[in-house]
Amino acid sequence: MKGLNISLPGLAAIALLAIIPLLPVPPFVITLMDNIGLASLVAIGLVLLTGVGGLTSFGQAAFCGFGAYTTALLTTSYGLSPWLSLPVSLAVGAMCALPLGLITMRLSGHYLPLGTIAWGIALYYLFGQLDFLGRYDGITGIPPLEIAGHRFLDTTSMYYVIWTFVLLLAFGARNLLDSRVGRGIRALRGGSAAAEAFGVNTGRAKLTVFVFAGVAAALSGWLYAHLQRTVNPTPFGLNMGIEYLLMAVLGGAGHIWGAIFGAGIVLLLKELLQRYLPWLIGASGNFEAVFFGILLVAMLQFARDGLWSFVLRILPEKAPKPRAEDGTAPLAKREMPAHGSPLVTLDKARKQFGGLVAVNDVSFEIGAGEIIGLIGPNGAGKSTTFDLITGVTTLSGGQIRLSGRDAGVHRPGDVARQGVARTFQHAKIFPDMTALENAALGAHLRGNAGVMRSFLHTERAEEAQILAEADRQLERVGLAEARDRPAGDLPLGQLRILEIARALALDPNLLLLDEPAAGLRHGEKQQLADLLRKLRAEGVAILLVEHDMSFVMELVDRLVVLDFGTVIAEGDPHKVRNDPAVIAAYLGGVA
Ligand SMILES: Nc1ncnc2c1ncn2[C@@H]1O[C@H](COP(=O)(O)OP(=O)(O)OP(=O)(O)O)[C@@H](O)[C@H]1O
Repeated sequence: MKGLNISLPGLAAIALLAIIPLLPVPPFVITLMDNIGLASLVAIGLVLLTGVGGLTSFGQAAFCGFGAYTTALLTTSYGLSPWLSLPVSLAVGAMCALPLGLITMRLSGHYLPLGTIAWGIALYYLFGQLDFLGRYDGITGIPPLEIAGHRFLDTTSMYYVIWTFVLLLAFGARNLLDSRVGRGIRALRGGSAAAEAFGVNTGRAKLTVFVFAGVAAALSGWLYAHLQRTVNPTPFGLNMGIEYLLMAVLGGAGHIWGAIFGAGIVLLLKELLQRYLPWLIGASGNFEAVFFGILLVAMLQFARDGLWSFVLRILPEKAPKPRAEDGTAPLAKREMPAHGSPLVTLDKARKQFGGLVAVNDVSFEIGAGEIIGLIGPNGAGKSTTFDLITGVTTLSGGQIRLSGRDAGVHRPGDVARQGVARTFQHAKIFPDMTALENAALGAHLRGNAGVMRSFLHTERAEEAQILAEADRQLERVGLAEARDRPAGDLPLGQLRILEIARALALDPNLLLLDEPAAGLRHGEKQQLADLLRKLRAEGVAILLVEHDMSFVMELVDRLVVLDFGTVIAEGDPHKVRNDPAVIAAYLGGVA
């Protein structure tokens, strides 16, 4: 199944799913499998939201409620066909996720999951209080699904419907994560700075996963309503929300297939515990909830990557992404500005942190095709200057012009769009992504495929171009052999080089490099110097912060020296190097 990119074990699992109802299994197995399918839909949404996006939600059961009540109401009160109520149920899930996501995402740390608990509880009581939803009695008489006269009345026929949706959602979610949009989502967990520096709108990425998870849960609710043919608030409360989260965590919060695995294990365990715990303990009650609580704590303590990570060890390794076919058209390149034309102008740029002036009325210009060294002792304000130029920090005074225009209050994405790419003093690479995927993130702004195209994988041509560009840049910096390794496995020196490959994938006209040679061996430094010279020859400007003075001196056209946030010297590197003020403030220590 090369076209669909399904592995052999994947095919075997799908085949097994297809024949389960044909096997001589007791009916409760099919009912259990239906419930696992329904829960898998919610858990897949949670994998994107919590496992990948890092946004913990206890409130997903409420979105199942939106999907279930919408179809219950439309099909019983207005006689709408269930198939017509499906898009409405999903739209209601999305429309409710949007404002809830907007509000909840603003919360950070522990407040975010607490926020989801709050609306999880509130919505449960809302469902039970509204007359038109039948209060706590709910809505009965929901019609079954029907296709060409066949009514899906029993658990076995619903089995096929439910699992078809599970597989469609799982493959769609996998496509999404493997795309330009998905790389932006996967970057959310590593902090937003690096992703935003390449134009990822992290706020939108968070909202996307929020809505995706809401829609996935609404789909589960829609199916639930037509399986049970009755709805009431009970399955949409906080208890279920916690259980869904447990499924995602237990399965392996970062893996789509782990979500299905987790849903299976939790529901199977629940079945067994409900059956045997009262018998073992000698009393009846919700003891499985206690067990699940202990299990969740144990998982978080001892197996944070979930059980799927153990399954992955016995499965064959994921095939590396294929290289671009010959003839893949390269991504469009930006027009390089004329040599020497101003790219960035700092005019009395100032940054204060309370009483501390980190950047003190600094003025200098970076012209196209020149390499400028920005040097100074620790704490001189070099990184803050980078942050001012790239819009990470706002100016306290003065002005920064990008390509001659006042940038005003600019954001990192705006700067990236102008062709300014950066690396970070402490390499900000995404360890779970391969080197190739990290580099591809740099080309984020050179594609435009959105969520739907990515979900359906109809952005193949654009994605191939982006990956080909990432491959080209990895080769250019000498990291081609690390292409398919998770970046977390690479040594620090290679991470710095990978950051440069990512920056080059933006097709920059200005590169801001923050200590790129730190951690490199002599030969690697020489290769890096050669690369930077080649880039200059192509018209790329470079602003270089570096403490290795021999590396700086052999490269730069101009030096700007900062001390306590103030420019103490600027100009020809050899003259500046011999400036007594510079020697006293800095070079006395490092030269
Ligand atoms: N967010 C912040 N809040 C308060 N003070 C800050 C902040 N960021 C930087 N500073 C202070 O501003 C000054 C300049 O810091 P900056 O990191 O820009 O220096 P640097 O020249 O890059 O130093 P290094 O070479 O050690 O990275 C330092 O005194 C630092 O402590």
